[in-house]
Amino acid sequence: MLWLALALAPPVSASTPAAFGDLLSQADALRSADPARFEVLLARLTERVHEATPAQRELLDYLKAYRLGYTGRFDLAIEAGTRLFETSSDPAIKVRAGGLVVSSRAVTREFVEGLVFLDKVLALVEQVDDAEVRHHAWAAAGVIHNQVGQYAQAVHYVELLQADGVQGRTRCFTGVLRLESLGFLDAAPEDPAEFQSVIDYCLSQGETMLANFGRVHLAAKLAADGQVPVAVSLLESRLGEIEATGYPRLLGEVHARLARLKLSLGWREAADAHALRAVANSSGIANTQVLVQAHEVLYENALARGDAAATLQHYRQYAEAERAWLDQVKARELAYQMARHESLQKSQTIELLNRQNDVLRLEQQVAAKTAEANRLLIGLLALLAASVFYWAYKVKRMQVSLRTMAQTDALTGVSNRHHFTQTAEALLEACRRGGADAGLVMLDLDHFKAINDQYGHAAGDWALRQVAEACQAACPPDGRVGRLGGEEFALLVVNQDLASVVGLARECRKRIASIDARGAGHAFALTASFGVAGSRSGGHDFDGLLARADDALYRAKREGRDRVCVHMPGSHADAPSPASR
Ligand SMILES: Nc1nc2c(ncn2[C@@H]2O[C@H](COP(=O)(O)OP(=O)(O)OP(=O)(O)O)[C@@H](O)[C@H]2O)c(=O)[nH]1
Repeated sequence: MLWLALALAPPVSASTPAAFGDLLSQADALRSADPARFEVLLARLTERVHEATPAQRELLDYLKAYRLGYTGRFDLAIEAGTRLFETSSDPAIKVRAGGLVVSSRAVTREFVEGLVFLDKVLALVEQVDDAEVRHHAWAAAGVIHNQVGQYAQAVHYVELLQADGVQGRTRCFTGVLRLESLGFLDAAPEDPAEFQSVIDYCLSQGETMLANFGRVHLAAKLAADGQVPVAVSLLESRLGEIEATGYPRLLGEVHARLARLKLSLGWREAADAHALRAVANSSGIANTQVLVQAHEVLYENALARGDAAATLQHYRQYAEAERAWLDQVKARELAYQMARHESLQKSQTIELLNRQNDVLRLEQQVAAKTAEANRLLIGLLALLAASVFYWAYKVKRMQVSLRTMAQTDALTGVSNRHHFTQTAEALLEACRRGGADAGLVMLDLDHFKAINDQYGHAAGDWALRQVAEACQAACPPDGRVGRLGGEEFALLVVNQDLASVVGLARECRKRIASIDARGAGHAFALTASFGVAGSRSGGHDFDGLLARADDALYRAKREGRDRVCVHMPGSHADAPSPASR
């Protein structure tokens, strides 16, 4: 019955127009129904393998692996199926190849490997669109669980198949598998009609052998319900047909069942005959329950006959078969537990790795967020610093501009009186400390009122700017020019003797006298009177120096204007000094 499960593997449609694809589809479709034709097609396909697309080549590989299993070379089928499972990227091919491996492992009783592989196959099932391929995986799961005595699990997979609307051979096979598994669970369906519908469906699909397995389970149910004669006649009516199949497992099952049924009816000789047939058919099948049942019947009959030697012999065989069967039950249970343990370990390892991955991912996210926050913080700080610098710069500029405004005469751009006084005092103090000479030139425009009156204030302003400019141009770099008020200016000169300061005053006088008012559209002449005082005659005190220069200036005015007068000690309590141009 096991290898029949492999035959359930569904055909997969090979969608290529080429003849190769058609042949491949044919081979796939009839691989279990017509093994001889399948062999022929497989040989032809192998010759023309160069025509195959990669997908077709994989399908051909699968069919070859299937053929290995079909012809009993399970180790090779497992090897080929495993290779295909590992290399293919097509979930449908993977599931088919994996199903083949699982079913073959069930046949070779490598249950641990089969169950572990089954987990890999089942993990792919949801990716498969083809329902038949999916059914194949579930059917393989049902078979191997039935084989390891996990009947509830087997029933679970069968019911999955039924809920998914399984049809054809798979529906027949899994229907029988369910009856068998429920029988082992002592949970056989109450209604014999349920057995009959499985049998009828299998017959409608031409699955006579499976229908007869169904009848064996129905017979067991009838016997349990006390209808032993009905059960016997059910099996006997099909005995010829069953014998004709020559399938030892089915024959063993049927004869063992008939032996037990007939013994319960007291038909000892017939029971013996069936038991012997059951033993004969089970000779190649180790550790089966059929042998236990058959030897039990033989032993009970020998005991009833009072044949001590035969009783002993059959009892020994019965005990041996039962021990072997129980050993197998234990071995299967152990295999199942080992497989579950291995799967659990794998899934725990995967879970652990997933957790580690989660932690790593979270760490990366945290690092990324921290970096982002740092970037943001740096950006904010940079912005803050920039705005602090900007405002500091603005404030500084404003301070500078306010200070300049406070120190500068708005009309002429030279120092105003207050600033000039401060600067001059500082410079004079430095000269005094350094023992250097300094001098002060004061100048006042001549008859300026007349210019204002005659040409207007704008012309007067223009004239004042020209005068300031002329004085600035003549003043040495370490000197200072200031507007003392109205049309009165002053120049402070440091580190120079009186003669140089007088020279500077004369230079200024010349420059002012040469200002050409026609540039401003007027025709007036500009002159100024100058008073000069030096530090050597009266000290470095600014007020004293200013008073002395003013005194000389007053004298220049008095003496006719447009001239330079130097303060001489003695004039204005000091002696008068000569005027000069
Ligand atoms: N345009 C203009 N005129 C000014 C300014 N400051 C003072 N003045 C004028 O300067 C003139 C000074 O006149 P006065 O003090 O009589 O002196 P002056 O006419 O130059 O005569 P002397 O100094 O004696 O030669 C006045 O008419 C003031 O109004 C100014 O900023 N702009």
